[in-house]
Amino acid sequence: AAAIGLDKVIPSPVSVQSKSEQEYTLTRNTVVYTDPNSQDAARVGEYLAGLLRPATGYPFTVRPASGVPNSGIALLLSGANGSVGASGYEIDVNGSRVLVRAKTGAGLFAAVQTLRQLLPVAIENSTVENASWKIAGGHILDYPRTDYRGGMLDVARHFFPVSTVKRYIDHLARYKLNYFHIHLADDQGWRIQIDSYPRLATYGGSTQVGGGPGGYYTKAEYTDIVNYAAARYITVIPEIDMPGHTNAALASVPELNCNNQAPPLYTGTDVGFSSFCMDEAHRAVVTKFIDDVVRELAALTPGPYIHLGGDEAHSTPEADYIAFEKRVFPIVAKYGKRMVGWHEILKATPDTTALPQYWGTTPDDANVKAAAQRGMKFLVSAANKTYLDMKYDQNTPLGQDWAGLIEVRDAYDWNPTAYLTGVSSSQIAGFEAPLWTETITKLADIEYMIFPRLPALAERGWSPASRTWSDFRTRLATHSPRWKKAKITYYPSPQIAWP
Ligand SMILES: CC1=[NH+][C@H]2[C@@H](O1)O[C@H](CO)[C@@H](O)[C@@H]2O
Repeated sequence: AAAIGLDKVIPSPVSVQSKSEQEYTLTRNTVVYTDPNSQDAARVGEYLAGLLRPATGYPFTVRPASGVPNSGIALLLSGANGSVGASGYEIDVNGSRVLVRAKTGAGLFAAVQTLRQLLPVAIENSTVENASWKIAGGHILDYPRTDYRGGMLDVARHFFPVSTVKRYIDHLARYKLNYFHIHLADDQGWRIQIDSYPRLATYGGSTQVGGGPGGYYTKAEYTDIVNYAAARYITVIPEIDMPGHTNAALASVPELNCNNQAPPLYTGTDVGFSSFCMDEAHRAVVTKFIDDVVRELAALTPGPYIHLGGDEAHSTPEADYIAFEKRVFPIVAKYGKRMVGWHEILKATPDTTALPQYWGTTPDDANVKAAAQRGMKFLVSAANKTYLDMKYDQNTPLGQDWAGLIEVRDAYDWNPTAYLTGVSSSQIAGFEAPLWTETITKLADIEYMIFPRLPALAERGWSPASRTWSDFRTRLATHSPRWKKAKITYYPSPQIAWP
């Protein structure tokens, strides 16, 4: 099989020079050399070897480089062009070696995702396949345009086992996303063990939309997810939605309710009917609850962010909501974290350490503009561009359509850093693509909704804004054989001329 052209990579690299007279062929003698002064590089080397061994059957010994190797694949943390920054890389391929240079492990890891795409489709096989393992000659210089490129999985409406969460994380890594927001609590389920209130998980996690058995992650399982993501240079952001979307907590902890009566567990899909009690008599109990939950979650979360929701608090009077958020902001700071919240939190004018996540469907929002004047940064999750639970078209069997239909081109043909009115591009941290799971129950459903729109969004967050739909759609077409080989379910959009 011919080597895949350097120009088929998604996200599209910043600059590519092909040297068609050169190409590198993997053999059973190919060694993976890693920067001798870096444990990070050694771990990325092992990860790379792990990707290449199954389909080739080759050993891919990983060992520290001495100097700049003139054979094999070298992952080096010296000599990279300054423009690669904290997350970029260079790849140089000639007939005798593949040189990868970066400044960080994250940069080396990003290069490995590119290398994967430069190899024939057969590399995605989980068993040995006879192929000529060629990588086209040339040079790639690449680095991301935005720092935050995220995916969210709602594990509250429907619970997913750790194995499914790990596969979702693999899909984020494949397209160079670097944040994983896990929506752990909502009306239908509480999905994380909290020692201070054991019933949150054991009872609050005992069902889901439709009445199925639900489930929850023990602290050990959550830590396993965090470590799995970290090994792929992905930062986990846990979300406990509040003060709305809290029925699972209210059902598990009676004293969070104004009448101290626990409502029944909820297995429907309505929103906006629940709220922590806001009255004076319950203030201490509710505040202590939040403090306990944030303390335990922060202790399990190495990343800088904790997400405390804030959306659709339709059963919380506005003045109470604002006072509530003002009490919550310092709790997150107390445990050394920064708060992410749905953009309604702007009503409570958080300080600029907070990261509001915009989920509106129009670019013009008064609270956003006012916050931008105060120097806030924003995370863009415009629902009519990034909500991967939206149907592709009216015939899509899964998903919803309240924010509109999102075909691949709708997810691609916009610019996340230029979307919000009155917000300069330097104030946009990046984008995040939420997958809400009211209608999503298994891995194949997740994959059907995120492929091919996640690669489209990934390119909008990583590549130069000048990349075009017509170029992207031809590159995207070359990726479906990879997804098939990797047994990834995807939507064969009629907008793409699939092979
Ligand atoms: C931030 C936000 N709150 C709502 C809204 O997004 O729509 C989602 C479905 O698309 C729904 O699941 C979620 O609870």
